[in-house]
Amino acid sequence: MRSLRGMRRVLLKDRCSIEAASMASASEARKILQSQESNSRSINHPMALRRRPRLKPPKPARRLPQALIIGVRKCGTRALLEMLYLHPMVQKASGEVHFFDRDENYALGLDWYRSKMPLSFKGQITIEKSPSYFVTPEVPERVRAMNASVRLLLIVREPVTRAISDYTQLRSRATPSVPAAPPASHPPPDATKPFEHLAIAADGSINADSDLAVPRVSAPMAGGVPAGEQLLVVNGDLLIEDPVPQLRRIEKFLGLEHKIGRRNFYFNETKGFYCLRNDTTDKCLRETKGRKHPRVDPAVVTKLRRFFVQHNQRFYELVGEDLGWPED
Ligand SMILES: Nc1ncnc2c1ncn2[C@@H]1O[C@H](COP(=O)(O)OS(=O)(=O)O)[C@@H](OP(=O)(O)O)[C@H]1O
Repeated sequence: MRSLRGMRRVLLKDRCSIEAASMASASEARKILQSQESNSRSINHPMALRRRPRLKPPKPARRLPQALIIGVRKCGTRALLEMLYLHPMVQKASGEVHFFDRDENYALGLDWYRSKMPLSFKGQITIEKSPSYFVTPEVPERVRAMNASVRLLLIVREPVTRAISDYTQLRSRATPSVPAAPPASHPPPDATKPFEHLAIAADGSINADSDLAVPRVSAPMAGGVPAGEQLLVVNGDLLIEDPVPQLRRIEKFLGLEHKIGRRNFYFNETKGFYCLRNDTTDKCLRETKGRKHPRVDPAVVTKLRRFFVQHNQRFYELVGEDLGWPED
């Protein structure tokens, strides 16, 4: 009989190796399956942990997503996707595909979109995240045309913290000598200036033109997608604080068995965030996730929070849930 290492070598060559994988030990099988995904991304295998050598192995295929994380930018979209991927019945698209929001991608059609999806087994849920889906007016209609009952996950965060997070990202990319190249229609704020100067105009009013001060109106909301069966609002602040209860809600919403638990997380003091682990993964998110925010004048924070009150109220009404964001 072949040794495990020998078998692994054979399996790595053989793309149709699930049957053989089920003969290896559980953790070995998971590693083997991981090494198979064509763009070297891992693939969850719902049966990898069972030994059923006599069953005909299921065939993985690329499938259109059954769930989308549609935004909001800087609210924890990546963390949410990676956390859901801890579930054995979830597969994730590796990058942001930008199918529904970019005309040039949308023009390539659903076969192109499918080709960007990971391999999945029947019964697994494929999830893609592109935060700009939330702010692009064409998106709701396009998503509906693909699948009118696709599940939508919308992760949100207290708006002033979200704005500071967005600013921190812009600032990390901007330098005084090389300003970021502005796109023709909507130049980004000049993040070499302090946050306070971008959010508050010279006359003391809120700079409502700034993306930082006012996240643009939610396209899916404006399109009338009601929260409930098809749309779940995820509280990004709570996901940072204590991911498991939030994930439990999401598992239920997606019709998944409850599998993600406390054993899948440990708090990393240096990073200041939870890191993730399961049989095949042990990782923290990259350093671009969880950046240190600059200090912002508390008076400006208060002013912005007051400004957001009525917008938050309207949002709570739309989604049927009070997120309890501070009012000053
Ligand atoms: N576990 C864990 N580890 C690291 N970071 C975490 C985690 N959970 C949530 N977050 C928060 O995710 C914020 C980045 O949000 P996004 O991934 O949506 O950003 S992006 O729009 O895709 O650029 C990022 O924002 P910043 O803190 O401002 O960097 C984090 O606060």
